[in-house]
Amino acid sequence: MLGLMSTNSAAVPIDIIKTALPIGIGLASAAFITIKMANQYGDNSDKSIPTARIRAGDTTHDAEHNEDVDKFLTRCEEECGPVFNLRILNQHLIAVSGSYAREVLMSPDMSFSDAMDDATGMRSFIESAIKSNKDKDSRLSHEVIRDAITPNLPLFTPRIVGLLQSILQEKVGHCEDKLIEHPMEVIQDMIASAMANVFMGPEIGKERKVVDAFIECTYDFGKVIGESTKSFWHSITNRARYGVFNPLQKHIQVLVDVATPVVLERRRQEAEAVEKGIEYDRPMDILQKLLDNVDKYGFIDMHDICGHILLIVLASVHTTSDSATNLCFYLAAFPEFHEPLYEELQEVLGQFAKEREEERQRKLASGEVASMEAFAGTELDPEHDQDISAPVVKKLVKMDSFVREIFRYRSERLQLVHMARGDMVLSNGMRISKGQKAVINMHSVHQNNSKQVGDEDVSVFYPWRFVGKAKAATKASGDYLAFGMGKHACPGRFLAVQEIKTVGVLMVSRYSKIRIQDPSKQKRILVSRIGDPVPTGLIFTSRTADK
Ligand code: HEM
Repeated sequence: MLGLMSTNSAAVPIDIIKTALPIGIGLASAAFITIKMANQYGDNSDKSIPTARIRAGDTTHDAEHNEDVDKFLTRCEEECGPVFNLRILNQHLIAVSGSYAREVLMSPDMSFSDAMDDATGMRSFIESAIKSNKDKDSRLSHEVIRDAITPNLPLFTPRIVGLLQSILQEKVGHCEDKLIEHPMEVIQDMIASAMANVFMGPEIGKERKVVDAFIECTYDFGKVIGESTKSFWHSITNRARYGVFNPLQKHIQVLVDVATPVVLERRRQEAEAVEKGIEYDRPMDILQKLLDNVDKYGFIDMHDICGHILLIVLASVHTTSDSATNLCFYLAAFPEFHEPLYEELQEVLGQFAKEREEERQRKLASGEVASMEAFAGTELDPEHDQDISAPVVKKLVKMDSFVREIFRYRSERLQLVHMARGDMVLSNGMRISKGQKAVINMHSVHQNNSKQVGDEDVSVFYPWRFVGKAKAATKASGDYLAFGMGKHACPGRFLAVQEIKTVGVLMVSRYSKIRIQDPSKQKRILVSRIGDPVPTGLIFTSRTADK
């Protein structure tokens, strides 16, 4: 297998392995990660941190939290201030609010991955899926996404849009009042196909079994982690058994089997190009990026490379599919915003078409291009005037604001549990001691009028809240924590938001109406969390009869 990869320099192992995969789980409904029976603070806990009052008749905060989480957290903050102890989900957690949330997310002493591992034993699961770079704080996934995906998004966009479009056409198509009972399945197919193309390249990504592996690996992972979260011993038993049985292995094998002949062919073409003294037209995908850096990253073989790719898949496919599906439900829940989003798209496409025509005329006038026909097949081919390109998606400020507002509005109120690797002292002097866990009080940021821009109350879903406010849906900052913050802020957010917005564009451009199958579920839809699918379908009606 080593023969598949170039070996032109000494291996320089780069640290890797972080929490790529558990991210989806990390954001899952809190109940999903009902962790240990008890997580004792011992004597080292900071006595100046107040414990939120437990309601008369209750023994923990769970019931009050589950009844009305916003009301519960408002009360806790009013009575205790921004930092307080909670007994919730069989855990002892320190809730950190407002600017203290930022301090925790930015601190090198606080680790999301350690908290996940403590709760689920998932690190051995990750480590048994790969052969190299088994360092718990490695940045390999982060680095690969940052260097190979984000800067190339404009190049990936036509491929992504093409796939999203064709699968939507195949699964929903042109229709009138067509019921899609499980919209998540359609969107998941769209997103997994796009990710498979970007990560593995078009030849490998088009294979159904590869797309299926991209979809199923998260479920298999969730099953293992989820099923074993009921007992005190689960993280210990997980640690022991993942080394022997790792459900990810079968998916990795699929990738290896499909990728191997393609990689051999790529190597052959590369060698041929070198022989002929011409430049090899390097495929643009993550697999190629990893193959080109085998020695730098110290990969062992194809299995190892595919294992690393699958770790990125675990962080990306389900999270993005869930958010894009929710966008469709929000379009259905707020039909009054459907047309303004469509009109914005028309306007931006019109502007681009006009600019392209002006550019063509300039080139014709200067004699640089001889005739209109000569633009065929070039960058300025009029055929592509209506394409949804990366610059077009970037210009859709209303769609961007709509996406950010969905993240703000529906974010899980307590999430991103971080565990202290060493004592961490907050700027108010309160100490989170080594081994203790802090949970981010998202409510204090996303549901706080003083932290959000605009005049509309935070309890209102107002999709244009961020228009003209320099608050992009990708901008991780103290007032928007959907993608975390600081060193570990999600590196895949640019790809994720690009895909989510594109799904939005396709929905408003192809369908004039999307309705909720069971309108009584509307309220439930708006607060549905990842890992907690909306229990109703969507009904689609196409814009025109002839599309
Ligand atoms: C809507 C979709 C997504 C959401 C909501 C999301 C959310 C998050 C959050 C909150 C974190 C930070 C966890 C922490 O504080 O340590 C994170 C980290 C991460 N995400 Fe995402 N993510 C999404 C999509 C993606 C995609 C598409 C990719 C890959 C292409 C990705 C790859 C990662 C990786 C590798 C990390 C770990 C980064 C590190 O620790 O340095 N995510 N994500």
